[in-house]
Amino acid sequence: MSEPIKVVVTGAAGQIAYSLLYMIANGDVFGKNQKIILTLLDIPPMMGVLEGVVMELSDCAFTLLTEVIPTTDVAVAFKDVSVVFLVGAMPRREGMERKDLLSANVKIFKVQGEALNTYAKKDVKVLVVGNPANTNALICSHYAPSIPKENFTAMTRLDQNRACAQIAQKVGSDITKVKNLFIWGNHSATQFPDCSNGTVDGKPVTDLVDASYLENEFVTTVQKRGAAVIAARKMSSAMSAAKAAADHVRDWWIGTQSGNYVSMGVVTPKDNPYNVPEGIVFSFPVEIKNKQWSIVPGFKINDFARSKLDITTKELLEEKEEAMAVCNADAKI
Ligand SMILES: NC(=O)c1ccc[n+]([C@@H]2O[C@H](COP(=O)([O-])OP(=O)(O)OC[C@H]3O[C@@H](n4cnc5c(N)ncnc54)[C@H](O)[C@@H]3O)[C@@H](O)[C@H]2O)c1
Ligand SMILES: O=C(O)C[C@H](O)C(=O)O
Repeated sequence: MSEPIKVVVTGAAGQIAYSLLYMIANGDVFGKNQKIILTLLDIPPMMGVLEGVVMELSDCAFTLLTEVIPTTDVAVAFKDVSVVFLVGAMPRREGMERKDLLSANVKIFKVQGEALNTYAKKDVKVLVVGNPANTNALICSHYAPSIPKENFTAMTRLDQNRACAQIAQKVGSDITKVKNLFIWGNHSATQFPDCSNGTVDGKPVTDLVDASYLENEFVTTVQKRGAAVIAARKMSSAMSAAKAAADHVRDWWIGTQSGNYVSMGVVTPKDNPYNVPEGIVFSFPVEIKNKQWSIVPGFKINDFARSKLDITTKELLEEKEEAMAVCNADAKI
């Protein structure tokens, strides 16, 4: 058994956390030999609900949980933390785009970035789930300059899982045989779910499914899946979001298998292999070794794909500008 690690989940009294906490405490993320100190951050009005969540965690009798700490204080939450799931933020309602949440939610990520900068371990790993996830991750990293930018990531794994499920259903395959479908860009309706490098049981997806479906219905179904769930449930996705968060951090912690890449929103480095502008959080195919991700170079980007990458890049640059304006205006008050 390894020494316990401190893991924080924010928005711990909310919907996504309710599924995610089970997976973390059950060993589905960090493995069955990793003890965990689980810290649950939420806001004061939610402390009653959080008390119930703490009771249920206790009643699950998880063998890996050494301690559960509910708190409203970022200093308590982030002190010496190793892994953070930043879930706590307002979800969108029917008819909204995720970027409509920007002005309300981005301030949360500014405050939490500052707190991580002060209290967290310098090798902390941060996954941002709260929307708009890419730009919130960028802001969080911006306000935590003492922590490497590589340690901040945004979740596009739910979109990747959705894409794999759509293709598995389309070709009638077991989902485990679907590999290397990637999400490029923003976790928004401009994202580009890309099958051009994907395979099913080793065969190219492009040989199995007609191009018109892959360029049209498939793309829009994945882009709009979050809205479709909201229209049906009247609440945003939670179980599938929690599963994707668990998948994202498990792969970051344990590593990806050779030749089997995953999508992650990362702060774009200068000179990245796909010529995306530096300094936005953009989803790329990555591989992970020794808890470090790297963008996988060499995937083909045809004219159709490039036009999609340009659209999502433009949106991310606009979001960045708006988010910085909100944070700067906030600083002047
Ligand atoms: N990236 C993705 O793929 C993805 C998928 C699903 C949902 N989301 C987003 O995740 C977020 C959470 O969704 P949910 O369904 O769990 O919402 P929810 O409303 O059920 O829960 C959010 C929780 O966050 C808490 N919270 C608010 N401000 C906080 C703060 N400053 N610090 C700590 N906690 C705070 C709230 O009190 C609440 O308990 C939303 O923004 C949603 O849009 C992202
Ligand atoms: O769509 C939403 O607002 C929630 C989430 O981002 C999703 O993709 O399901």
